[in-house]
Amino acid sequence: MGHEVRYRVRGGRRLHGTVFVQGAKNAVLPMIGASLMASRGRTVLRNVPIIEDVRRAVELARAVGAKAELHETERTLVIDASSLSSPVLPGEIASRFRGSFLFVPALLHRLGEAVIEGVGGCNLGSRNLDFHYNGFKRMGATVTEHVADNGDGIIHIKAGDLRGGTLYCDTPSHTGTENLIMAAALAHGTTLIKNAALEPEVLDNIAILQAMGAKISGGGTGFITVEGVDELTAVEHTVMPDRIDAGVFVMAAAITGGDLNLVGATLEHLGVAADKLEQMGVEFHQQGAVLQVRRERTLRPINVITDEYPGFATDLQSPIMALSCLAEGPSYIYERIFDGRFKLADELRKMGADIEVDGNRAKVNGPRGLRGAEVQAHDLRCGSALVLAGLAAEGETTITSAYYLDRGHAHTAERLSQLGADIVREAD
Ligand SMILES: CC(=O)N[C@H]1[C@@H](OP(=O)(O)OP(=O)(O)OC[C@H]2O[C@@H](n3ccc(=O)[nH]c3=O)[C@H](O)[C@@H]2O)O[C@H](CO)[C@@H](O)[C@@H]1O
Ligand SMILES: C=C(OP(=O)(O)O)C(=O)O
Repeated sequence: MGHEVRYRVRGGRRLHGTVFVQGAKNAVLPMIGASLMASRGRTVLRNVPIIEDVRRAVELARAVGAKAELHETERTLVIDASSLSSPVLPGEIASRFRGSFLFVPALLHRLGEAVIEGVGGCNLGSRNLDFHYNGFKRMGATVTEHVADNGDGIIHIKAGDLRGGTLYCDTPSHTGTENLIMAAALAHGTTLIKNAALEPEVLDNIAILQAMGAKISGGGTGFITVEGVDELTAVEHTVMPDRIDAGVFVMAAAITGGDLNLVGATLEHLGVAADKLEQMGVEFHQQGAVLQVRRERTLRPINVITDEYPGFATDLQSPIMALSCLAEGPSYIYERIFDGRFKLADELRKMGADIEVDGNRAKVNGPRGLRGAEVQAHDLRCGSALVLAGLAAEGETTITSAYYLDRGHAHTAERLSQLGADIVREAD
């Protein structure tokens, strides 16, 4: 991981002011994969979040031979993929983020094969990739696995000419849908993807692929049809705002009893999470591209069931667990997407929370006054939830292993400090 990152938060300050929502991590990563499919020209991505996953994606793009320049101040990424040279996704980079697997379709089309030395992402229990592999196989690819000298499993996918077919996801997988769309975009013939994901980031990826020349219809319906084309061209595209980043700032206002203007946030993108937060006592007012949010009333307890979009996003489940610690009564959380996303409960207990966990269900017995403690970010959203808890806690909270937080949120300490929080980031 390179270096240890910690955040120190001293709680008790009410947040107030204006904050810019970053570009979406889960939109930009597949877009970087898509940009590698353009055999000519330079792709320009704007509103790129300056997060660790993007830095890793840039390293990975360079490792397969693309020229990639991340202009951090301008939040702009320029990629020239005219000459890809290696089908290998090296383990030391690829195993540090989930989005690495979104490079596979480009490698299959441009180089005829992809060698995957590792796939990363947060450890949230089982995170299978069978929908991706089965889809690639149905299109004519062969998938083999062998064990390297160091004991690591290496996946080798070979594709002669991929051809369209009828594909499906058993459940509407986010990256699964994106990978199958990208594989179909340059395949021979027509592909139907059944049970496709409906997430806004999937639709933003369809938009960039269409601008590149792909023929895709049915986005947002669950049935996506892709007619293969011979070539995709490089384009310029602005990445959509990050709805999870927006949701965390909504909860930062809620947990501190504050009021914020979120520039770039769209209430609709929050799906059911917006309704749940309203039920808890958060007030929203959408004014064009600015979402005003405040919480003055006592926090009410809540029932949450995570689901694919537009259901309650699993990536907001940890943050709302932190928020429900302060609610006046018991809250119930049922995590349906991932089977290992409750390590946060142990950390919140160190801060005084009362949380009962039974499998994928949790009961949060509020209200409990939180107190500062040393806690560990076990994954990205565990990290953002602990920052929220720290904002509300008495005394100082130290969050260790916070590289995870930096994977997905840009300039966390700076943005929260501007709103009045007492938070610093330390790295050694
Ligand atoms: C980079 C990125 O976009 N990450 C997001 C993406 O992850 P990711 O795309 O990995 O999540 P999926 O939607 O694929 O996974 C959801 C569920 O489906 C299962 N599954 C998935 C694929 C597969 O081939 N087989 C299978 O069984 C997984 O084990 C998991 O239980 O969507 C998740 C769910 O919204 C978010 O939490 C992640 O932030
Ligand atoms: C699970 C997440 O990301 P990833 O799929 O990149 O691990 C997340 O964003 O919370």
